[in-house]
Amino acid sequence: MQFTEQLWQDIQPIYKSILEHGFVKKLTAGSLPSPTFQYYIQQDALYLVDFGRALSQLAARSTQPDDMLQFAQFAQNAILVERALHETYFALYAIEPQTVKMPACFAYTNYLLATTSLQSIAVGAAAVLPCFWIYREVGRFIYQRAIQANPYRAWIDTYAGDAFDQSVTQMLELTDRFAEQAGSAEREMMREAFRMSSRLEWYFWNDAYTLNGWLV
Ligand SMILES: Cc1ncc(C[n+]2csc(CCO)c2C)c(N)n1
Repeated sequence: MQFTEQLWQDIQPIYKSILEHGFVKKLTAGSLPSPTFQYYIQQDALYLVDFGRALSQLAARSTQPDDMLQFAQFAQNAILVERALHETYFALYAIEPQTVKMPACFAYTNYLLATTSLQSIAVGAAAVLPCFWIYREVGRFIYQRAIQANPYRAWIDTYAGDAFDQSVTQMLELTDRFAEQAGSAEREMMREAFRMSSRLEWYFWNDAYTLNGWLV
């Protein structure tokens, strides 16, 4: 079994909870209240900058030039592709940029930055993988069920598209190669990082769905 297949098996309960989450259900039905989507987009704009930073960190720390190029391209894409998507929605709903990270965004971005900075590149790669992989799977799940006139069509099409599919495949190949070169202790840390980021993906949607803020 490929290492990444094991990663996917590990997160089955988390992935199931994501597919069954009210945010995903309502996004699919096109009935997500606009304040909920606004909260999500505002937090995601903050998330993506740090996500690009985490990928740039992996690029800087790569020992192989090919890996460096790959991570740098992912970082560039995270900013460019996502910025286009965000601009669509910021304009469409007259959304004001937010500067304060809410709890899930705060936890997730700081986790990614700490992991890609302080752990091995293999563990850092496992930490950024759920962002790619879960979005592809959730994107496909929603795409198969969403009606054409869904107001979140641009979002859905981006994540169900071929261009995105390719980067997920590349990221999976990279992770499997790192895992082959890693010892068993490092592979365990990769599994843990993959699981933690997957959990934080759920929290990210849940914060938007509940419009969660800082309690104190
Ligand atoms: C919380 C959160 N997690 C994952 C993504 C998806 N995503 C962001 S950048 C990128 C890679 C290159 O485009 C992907 C897949 C998101 N938008 N927000």
